Amino acid sequence: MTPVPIEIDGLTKRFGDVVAVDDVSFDIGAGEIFGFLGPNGAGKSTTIRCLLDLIRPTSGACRVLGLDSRKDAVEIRRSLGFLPSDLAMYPNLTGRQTLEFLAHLRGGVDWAWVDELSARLDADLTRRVAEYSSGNRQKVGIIQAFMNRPKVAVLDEPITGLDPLVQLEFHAMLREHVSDGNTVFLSSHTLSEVERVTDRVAFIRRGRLIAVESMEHLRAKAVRRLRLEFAVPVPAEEFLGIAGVHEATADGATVTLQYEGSMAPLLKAATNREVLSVESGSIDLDEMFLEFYRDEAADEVADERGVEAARHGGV
Ligand SMILES: Nc1ncnc2c1ncn2[C@@H]1O[C@H](COP(=O)(O)OP(=O)(O)OP(=O)(O)O)[C@@H](O)[C@H]1O
Repeated sequence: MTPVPIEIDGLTKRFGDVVAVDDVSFDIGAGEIFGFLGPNGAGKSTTIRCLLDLIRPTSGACRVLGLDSRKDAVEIRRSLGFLPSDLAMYPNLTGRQTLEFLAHLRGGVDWAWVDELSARLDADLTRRVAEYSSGNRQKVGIIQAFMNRPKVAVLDEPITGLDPLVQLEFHAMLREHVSDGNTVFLSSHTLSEVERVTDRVAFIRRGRLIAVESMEHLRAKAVRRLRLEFAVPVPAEEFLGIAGVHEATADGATVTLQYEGSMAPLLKAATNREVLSVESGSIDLDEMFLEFYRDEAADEVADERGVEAARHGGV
């Protein structure tokens, strides 16, 4: 049986009185881009540091490709690519020299592949690191994470400093990478990135796992907006009984609706009348994200649900 690429098993990490990570468990499968989402200080970097054996857990275990993070750290490194949130680089080396240095530590890499990565990210490897913009620094960080074609890539806030076009290219690269059966574990506090690129996402807050959900499931659950313009005024109440409709308001001949799930019953009802235009709002995951983090009272309920789901490998 192929080993599970990443397993976090009852991980707890305390720094004195601070419980940075509190009994967190989840698995990430082969071919997945998995997002790890949470606000500042939630425990994302601490989890990643334990996974990479940069710090020792207080209790629990992490495994990469079936190998124990603590006991088999050296072997794990061969199959792993890592982009830390604060990659240390020698200021006097150029980008290329930095990559050569890191390639040497890894026992050599395929330079044609490194050149391809660098061209795709439009990275300037000729200048000294000291002269780099934060974006170019990040590009070198990404290239070094992928230079050994890792089976498992762990990326801490990868799009920081990248402009939107480079972000698009980078996300395309991630998709290609997992299409070969590799795995990407990506931590972020930006919902839009996680929404764009990940297959599943774990939500963490104050060290505790709130939920692990597939993006498909989140999208299906997300509330969407629909604006219908009719030839004549239509009462909003006509739409309130339809499956999935939460809210309906009318302004003259325009009806605005909030709904979840399939749009079909709603459209069927609407087309009984003369519809002049239909405008569908983007999926409102932002609201969902805020709800995960806003409501202190929901904490305990969500914990029970989320941790249970995580233990069973998500939804
Ligand atoms: N070395 C340390 N000593 C003491 N406390 C720490 C240490 N590292 C992290 N913490 C604390 O642990 C908690 C989790 O921090 P962590 O860096 O894992 O969060 P994060 O989710 O990665 O946040 P960010 O998005 O800001 O990077 C925070 O309260 C942080 O202050």
